Amino acid sequence: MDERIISANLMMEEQAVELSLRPRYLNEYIGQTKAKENLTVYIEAAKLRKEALDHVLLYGPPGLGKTTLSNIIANELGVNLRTTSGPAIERPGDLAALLTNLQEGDVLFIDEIHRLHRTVEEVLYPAMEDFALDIMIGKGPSARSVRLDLPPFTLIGATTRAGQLSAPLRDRFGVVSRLEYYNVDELAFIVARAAEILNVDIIGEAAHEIALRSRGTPRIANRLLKRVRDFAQVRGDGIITHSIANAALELLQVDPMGLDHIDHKMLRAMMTSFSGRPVGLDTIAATIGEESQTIEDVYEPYLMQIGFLQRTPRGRVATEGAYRHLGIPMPEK
Ligand SMILES: Nc1ncnc2c1ncn2[C@@H]1O[C@H](COP(=O)(O)OP(=O)(O)OP(=O)(O)O)[C@@H](O)[C@H]1O
Ligand SMILES: [Mg+2]
Repeated sequence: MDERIISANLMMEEQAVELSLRPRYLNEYIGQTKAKENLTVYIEAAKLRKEALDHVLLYGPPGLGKTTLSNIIANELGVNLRTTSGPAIERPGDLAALLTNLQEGDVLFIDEIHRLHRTVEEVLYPAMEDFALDIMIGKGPSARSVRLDLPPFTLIGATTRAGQLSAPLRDRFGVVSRLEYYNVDELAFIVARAAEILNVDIIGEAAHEIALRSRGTPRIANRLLKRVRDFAQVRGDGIITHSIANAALELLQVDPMGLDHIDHKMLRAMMTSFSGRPVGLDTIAATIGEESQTIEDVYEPYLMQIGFLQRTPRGRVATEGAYRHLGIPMPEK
């Protein structure tokens, strides 16, 4: 499995730690002020009316806290959470089984909801809209459709690619929240909080340094913290000082902007192999030997966020800031 430090994939051994670092209530959930404010109101209102919360769609790049927020919503509502994912639901019957097992007010969390099979998705429409399940009984000319009532429930869908959701599905979510990259102060807070849970001492400047290099992403901040902690224990006296953090991050090949060797490879290829001309995603992917999807989901959004990459109708181009960061002269126009 992928061991790159900025990879947003989870490694098995890390899952237990990740769980302990996961905030459980809204007041522990740092940042995302807009999403949090809205949700607080909707959750409160649903509780007052003793109704199920409206269906919620959470979207944004990996590791920003979609799964965490879904768990929090269920906790705040005081209901059960059932978790599944788009590709895991193979047949309409699988989804029907999940839905009929829900209790009133429960949350059904479907991760990677953009990967639902079309036939499964169709079962979801009446379920979301009318809390009903249409099932076919019998075959051939005598077949008929029977409607089953479901308890009112809340569907929370999460996706890194809202654009891939079909319009009928997207329209059935009453609450749509886009999660944003975190700022450095928020990330430094997340690092400090995680250090406390992991029982390691960290100096303020060191937390800030890790935050700077975390690409606006809490999962990366937590992962960097754990690697830096190892370094502090082996090379130092266990305390994460600023110089320990800097040395460890250098060793991890995470540069001061949080870019790793893949980002560098990608930008360099665009600047030198293609001399700054617009390049298509697949061409970049093939040139540096990465998957297009990884580039599109993980690398590109952050490079665009910090203004290092632009998407033009003719392809991707590196910006002046990116040339400056890499110390490569910009080609003449
Ligand atoms: N707002 C937050 N405050 C504190 N920690 C957070 C916050 N959001 C996320 N985290 C931390 O980051 C980790 C990753 O978050 P999470 O798994 O929810 O991301 P995700 O958006 O579901 O990612 P993916 O798209 O890969 O499924 C969490 O385990 C948690 O420790
Ligand atoms: Mg998730």
